[in-house]
Formats: sequence, structure tokens, C-alpha cells
Amino acid sequence: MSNVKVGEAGGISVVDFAPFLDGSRKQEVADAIVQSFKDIGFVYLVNHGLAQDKVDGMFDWSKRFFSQPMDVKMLAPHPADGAHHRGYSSPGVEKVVKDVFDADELKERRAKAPDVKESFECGREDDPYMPNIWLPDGVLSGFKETCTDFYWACREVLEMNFLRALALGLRAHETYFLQYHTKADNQLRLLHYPGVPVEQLKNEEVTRIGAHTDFCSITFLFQDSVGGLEVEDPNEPGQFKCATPVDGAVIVNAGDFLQRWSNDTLRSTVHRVRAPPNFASSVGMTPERYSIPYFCAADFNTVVDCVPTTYSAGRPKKYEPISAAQYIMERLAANY
Ligand SMILES: O=C(O)CCC(=O)C(=O)O
Ligand SMILES: [Fe+2]
Repeated sequence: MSNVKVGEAGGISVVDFAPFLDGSRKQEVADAIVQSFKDIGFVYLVNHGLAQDKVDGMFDWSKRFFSQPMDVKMLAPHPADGAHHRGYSSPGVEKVVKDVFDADELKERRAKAPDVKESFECGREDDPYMPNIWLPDGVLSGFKETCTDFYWACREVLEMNFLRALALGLRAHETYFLQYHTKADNQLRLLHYPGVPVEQLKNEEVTRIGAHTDFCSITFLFQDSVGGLEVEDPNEPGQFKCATPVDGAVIVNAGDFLQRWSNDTLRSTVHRVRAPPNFASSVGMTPERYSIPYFCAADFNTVVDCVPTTYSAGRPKKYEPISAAQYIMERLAANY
């Protein structure tokens, strides 16, 4: 029988998700995913179930959105308050950092090397904490519908099935994580990295996205063919490997909340976006790049304790129970 692990990119396993979806080899696929999350915190999934034309369609709309003049995009402005993460952020507004909670230090770092990217964020329509911020009716008609449709497709096809696999791989009940992800407190993010001089990226005058970890439970990431995503080697801190684009694959990674939830069994690994590998040593401009992360969080107000199979007398719990809201709000507020 063929292997469920069908390849590797940047030291990260490429796993065929089809035998999970059709039920033929669920445990085997689940084990391969969890092994990769234990080793490096990332996994590529092929045959993940989300139709390629849906993904392509979302990228097309993302390009249409970002190619609008600034005054149009600013009709759906991200609020100044970083905790309300919706709408459009122009280049340089957000600086993704890790463990910087001091406002002055954040300001200093942002001034030194702005993240040269623009983004658009949305969530479920009925989110009581973070209402969506759309363009006014009649402006770029179809954009909202496409985002909403893609949001729910990621929820139903990717998140629901992946959470089942994760639980099985951790030898918990298959529905263990589902019971904490009932509300779809997720976030769809469209990202555009404009072309910048390679030189400026190399000497870190500007960054695309600085080294960081995600803070939710899991992230699904679609990237175009440009490249530049790098993942830290957990065995060699400070060394990054290229997570090169793999045709038809979605990259999945564990966030800080899942690492904590799994009592540090699964890793939330530092990653960043730099110049694409084939441009790293040349002069001129890097091509622009588009990516689409989909962040999944546990129900905001439900307190979670460590996954029962991840602690024992010999491996005690390292963390107190916490809700996603408490955890995420602290982290979000620090990024703005
Ligand atoms: O653009 C990418 O490939 C990575 C984006 C990312 O890491 C993030 O938005 O958290
Ligand atoms: Fe990230």
C-alpha cells in the first residue's frame, strides 16, 4: 500500500488527506499529521477536499481587491484598535512581532523595518465581538460573497475534518476538538506583499512578515507560486528553511493556543516571509506575492484545559485552563 506521506518540502511532510476523508486509512493519516506537528508544527496537505477552483477564485478576488485605488480600499478601514481585527490594513500599519508587549518598543521596531504588506480580514457575519468591515454596497460587488463563501468552505471542509484527524492522532476521541470549535470564531485573511527592492529585504530595511508564531489553534495557509515563506528549524533555533509552494497543497500549522492546549506536545513554530529563494541573491525587485491564511480559534469564551491524553503523572500539566478570548486578545492588542 502506498504511503500517506507523499513527500517533503523544507523538512515538512506532505501528507495525502484523501485516505482520511474517504475513511479508508484515517488513523494512519492522523498519525502522520500529528507526527509532523510534534516534529515541526507544520504539515502540507494534498487532496485536502477544498476544490481548486474555489481557491483560485479567492486568489482572483484578492488580486482584484488589492488592485483597487487606496481610497477605495480605505472605504473598509481596519479600526485603529488592534483588537478589532477586521477590514483593510494598508502597508506598514501592522507589525507582526513576537513577545513585544511594550508600546514604545513596538513603535520603534515598526519604524525601523515596516512590514510591507497589505491585508484584509473578515470573520463570520454574526460575530458579536468583531463585526465585519466590508466595502459599501455596490463597490466591488461579489467580493463580500466570495469571501463569505470561502470562509465557510474552509470551515466545513478543512477545519472540521482536520480537527478530527488531530484528535485521533493524539489518541483522543475523534470529536474532542470539535466540541470546542462550535462557533467558527475564525478569521479569513487576504494578504498582498507588493514588489520591493531585493536589496531592502536583504538588509532588513523592510520586512514582508517578521518572524512570529500564530496564536490561534490552527492555521490553514494558501500561498501562490512565488515563495518566501520560511519556517524555523526547531532543532536549530535561528535557522530557517524554505516552505516552498507545493502544487494543490494547503499548509497547516499549529498556533500557540494549540501548543499550550496540547501541553507542549504539538509545536507552534516561528515562521516569516522573506525574499523568494530564487531572488535572495540578486538585485532588482522581488515579484509581488499573495497568500491567504485562515486562522481557526476555539470558541472564544469556552475555557479549555490540557487535552486529556497529553498529560500524566510522569508528564504533569504545565498550564492553567484558559479561554481563547483571554489569550488571543492579549496577543492581538500587542500587534498594533
Ligand atoms: O504569507 C504567508 O505565507 C504567511 C502569513 C502568516 O504567517 C500570517 O499571516 O500569520
Ligand atoms: Fe503566521
